[in-house]
Amino acid sequence: MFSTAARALASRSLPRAPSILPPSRSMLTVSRLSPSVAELTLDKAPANTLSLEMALAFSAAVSEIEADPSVTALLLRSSSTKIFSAGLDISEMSGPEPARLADFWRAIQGTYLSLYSSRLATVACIEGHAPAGGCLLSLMADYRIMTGGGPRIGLNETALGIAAPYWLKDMFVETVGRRNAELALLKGTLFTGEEALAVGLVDEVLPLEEVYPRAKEEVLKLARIPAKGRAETKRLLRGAAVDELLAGREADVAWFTEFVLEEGTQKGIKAYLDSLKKK
Ligand SMILES: CCCCCCCCCCCC/C=C/CC(=O)SCCNC(=O)CCNC(=O)[C@H](O)C(C)(C)COP(=O)(O)OP(=O)(O)OC[C@H]1O[C@@H](n2cnc3c(N)ncnc32)[C@H](O)[C@@H]1OP(=O)(O)O
Repeated sequence: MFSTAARALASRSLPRAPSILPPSRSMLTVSRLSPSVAELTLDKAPANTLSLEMALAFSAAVSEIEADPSVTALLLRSSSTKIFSAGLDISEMSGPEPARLADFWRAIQGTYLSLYSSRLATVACIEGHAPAGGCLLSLMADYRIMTGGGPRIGLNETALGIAAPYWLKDMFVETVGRRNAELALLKGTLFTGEEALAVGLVDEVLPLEEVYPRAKEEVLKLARIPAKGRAETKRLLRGAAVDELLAGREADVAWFTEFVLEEGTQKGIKAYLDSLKKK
């Protein structure tokens, strides 16, 4: 996180309702690749979706890793080579209890605040599909390495009849540039690794068996860059976006909950969830 003040502000706004379960660590594993490099593995079968508990566990894990001053870099990966993450858990938005829905969105904001503003050098190892929130999770890292050929990555929200909020959309625009973003977001394009590389959405594309070894090599290399200069450079690049969300966090929660609770949105969500289950 960028500053003590920003960290305090972020944690003050995290869900504190008694109904919220403590973050479960069984959906994630944290290990060490070297004394200064941590590895965070998403391990929530079948699709590593971001439920409320998963999102809370994720930001808690990132914050804990960050709190260890000996750690300078983080590799993010999935325990599945088929799915990096299928994005937000759509069942959280189907017939939701309003207070839990608001806490869910605060927790999703928390994933962004913890990883996008992390002082650590971060690499996403994307071996499988990364649609929607899965793509956004990878965009919060500093460097992305993806499998070529099969898996898809991108923001398909428009194709689902929804829109990504400004703070997530902005990361995409920052990464691929205005025109590429307009073309992709308006159609809801899901890219192959090769297509994603061509627009700058990922940094390298490799055959599956080479993705993880290369991601490890890269994160170990990034860990050797002087930590202070890198963290400050990252703050200069990303601080304004993070501060904007921190300042408008509850207004964003209100936008999200209002949109999701609308009758028409609920119909769309239910139909989409059913179509996923019937596949
Ligand atoms: C209109 C609906 C949208 C609702 C959102 C409204 C809110 C609006 C506010 C703005 C929010 C903006 C941000 C949104 C970001 C998001 O992340 S929204 C989520 C979008 N995600 C997707 O569209 C991905 C859907 N999944 C897939 O396309 C495929 O699962 C896959 C390509 C990733 C993998 O395919 P495959 O290997 O064939 O696995 P499946 O059999 O499809 O899936 C296994 C299993 O997981 C369940 N599942 C998959 N994704 C989700 C998910 N996102 N949420 C909940 N559950 C999911 C799937 O149903 C299967 O379950 P069963 O085994 O059948 O029980």
